[in-house]
Amino acid sequence: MTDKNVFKKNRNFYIGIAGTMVEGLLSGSLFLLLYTVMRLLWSGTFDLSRALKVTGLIAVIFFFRIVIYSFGYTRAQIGGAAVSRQIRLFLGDKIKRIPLSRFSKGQTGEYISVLTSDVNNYEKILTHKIGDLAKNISLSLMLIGFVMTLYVPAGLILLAADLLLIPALYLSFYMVRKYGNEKNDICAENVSSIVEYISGIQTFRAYGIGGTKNKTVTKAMKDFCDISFLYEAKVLPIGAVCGILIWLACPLIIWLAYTPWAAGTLDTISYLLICMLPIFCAKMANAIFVDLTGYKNLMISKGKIKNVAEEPEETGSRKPFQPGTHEITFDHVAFSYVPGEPVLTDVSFTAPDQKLTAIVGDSGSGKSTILNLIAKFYEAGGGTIRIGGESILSAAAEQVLTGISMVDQEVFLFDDTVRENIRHARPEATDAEIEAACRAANCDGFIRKMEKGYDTPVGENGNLLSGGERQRLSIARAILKDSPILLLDEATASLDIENELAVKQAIANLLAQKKTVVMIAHTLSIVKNADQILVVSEGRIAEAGTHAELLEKNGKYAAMWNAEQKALG
Ligand SMILES: Nc1ncnc2c1ncn2[C@@H]1O[C@H](COP(=O)(O)OP(=O)(O)OP(=O)(O)O)[C@@H](O)[C@H]1O
Repeated sequence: MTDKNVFKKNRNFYIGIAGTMVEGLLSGSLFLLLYTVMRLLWSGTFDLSRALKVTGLIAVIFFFRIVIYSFGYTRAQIGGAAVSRQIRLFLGDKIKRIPLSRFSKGQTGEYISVLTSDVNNYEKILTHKIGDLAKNISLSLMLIGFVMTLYVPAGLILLAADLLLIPALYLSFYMVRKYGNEKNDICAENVSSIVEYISGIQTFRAYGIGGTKNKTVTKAMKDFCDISFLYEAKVLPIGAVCGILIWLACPLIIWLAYTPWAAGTLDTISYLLICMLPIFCAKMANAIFVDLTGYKNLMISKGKIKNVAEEPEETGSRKPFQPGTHEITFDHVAFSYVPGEPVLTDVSFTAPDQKLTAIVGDSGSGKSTILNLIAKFYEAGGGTIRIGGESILSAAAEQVLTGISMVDQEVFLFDDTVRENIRHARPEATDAEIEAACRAANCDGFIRKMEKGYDTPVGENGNLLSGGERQRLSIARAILKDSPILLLDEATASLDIENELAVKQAIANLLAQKKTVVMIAHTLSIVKNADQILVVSEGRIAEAGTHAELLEKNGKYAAMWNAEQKALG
């Protein structure tokens, strides 16, 4: 499916709308029946047999109304739900192809709000608003036409009163565009701050900034209340004034039609209906105003869905990326997350095939960024990154990632069992393979001690596990995936001694496999035996060589090494 036909309606939807309109017209036909009965009563020709016929006719109309309403309503619901399902599936797929650089803090809230509330809003348009509008508009036109046949000037006034909806809607649409867009933006910010608040609730509480003390969340909520109030305050008066003007048509028509009635050119029954029907039409005009304003507001959601549907996608071919070797080369690579703030400048190095390349350097120097670029989470702003001599720019990130395993500092675990969490690395893996990977990653022991072993749930994002345990599960995933390139962020320094040893052993087992490894090391002792060490400083490669070569150079690496040895005593 393309972004062009994501909103394409289906047959069920149109049949549903047509059904609702027919049901509306049938309800209007009751007025015609009422008119006939009144005329018969007036002429004194209404008897039992006619009363029975009218009752039968009313019963038939009600029967058809119920059948057509149920049929139309069900069809409209099924059709609308199918369109929103198609939008949801499209967006779910689309999100996969949007470059990661778009997922900044503010943008994440925007995406969540589009995928949840905006799609719901659009579904409401399809399943409720359009049907109600079609029914009310067709019924109004029918009744105006009927009044017109009874007394043309009354019909014209009724039509003119309904036409007042045009300027009123013009104004209300203007307000909806002005404040509705702002309301939606603030709603997205609100979602972002709530997501951030809930993810960081532990930290917020620890620092005593939970609940109302959390200024960001409180402000976001207040802004949302303010804009909601402003929106209603601007739109409601337009509806009220328009409603009053339309209602004024009722006395005007009663007064205008009095003259022909008094002169005997308009019969009493017609006069009675001419007095009654405008009241009914005014009510419907109010409903049309409210529904069309709501419709316009909900259409903002459609615009936002369209914006996401049309967002530029990641570049690169979706054909399998299968380079001959897995040597990684950075050729004068430059990169910045924020335009004008370079994070990597002129970075060139080669991580040889099936060898261990370690990256060390100060915090914030750009080490993780190098791994992010190899995995194509972001695209380089300048220079070329190659794997086995082929530029990764020409391949889609998904394809590049098929040959890469990542063990990151932040381990993401699904709210599922231990076994299924590991199986994500290779869905077709057998239970025996999963368990072998866990043994190599040093986690088989603690898993078996858990209540249900491999079938124990890990909790939301693995919150039932310790940091070291989560890291070992992440290593087990990498072992199971068994891809030719391994990107590893070693972060054992924050673990307790027991976990540190277990993770170090797991990493050693992982490194024993013949892979091209690029590993960020936070402690130097772990990279002493690396085939190559890159020292990153302020986004550049300051030094490169083996441990012995770098010590001999007596530069930044030697200083870091000496400092670490001193600290270890
Ligand atoms: N998503 C992002 N958006 C904007 N700036 C970022 C982003 N990620 C990292 N940075 C910035 O880029 C710079 C390099 O970050 P990077 O994470 O690569 O450093 P690092 O050497 O891995 O640090 P550490 O050892 O502390 O993990 C830092 O100044 C960081 O603030």
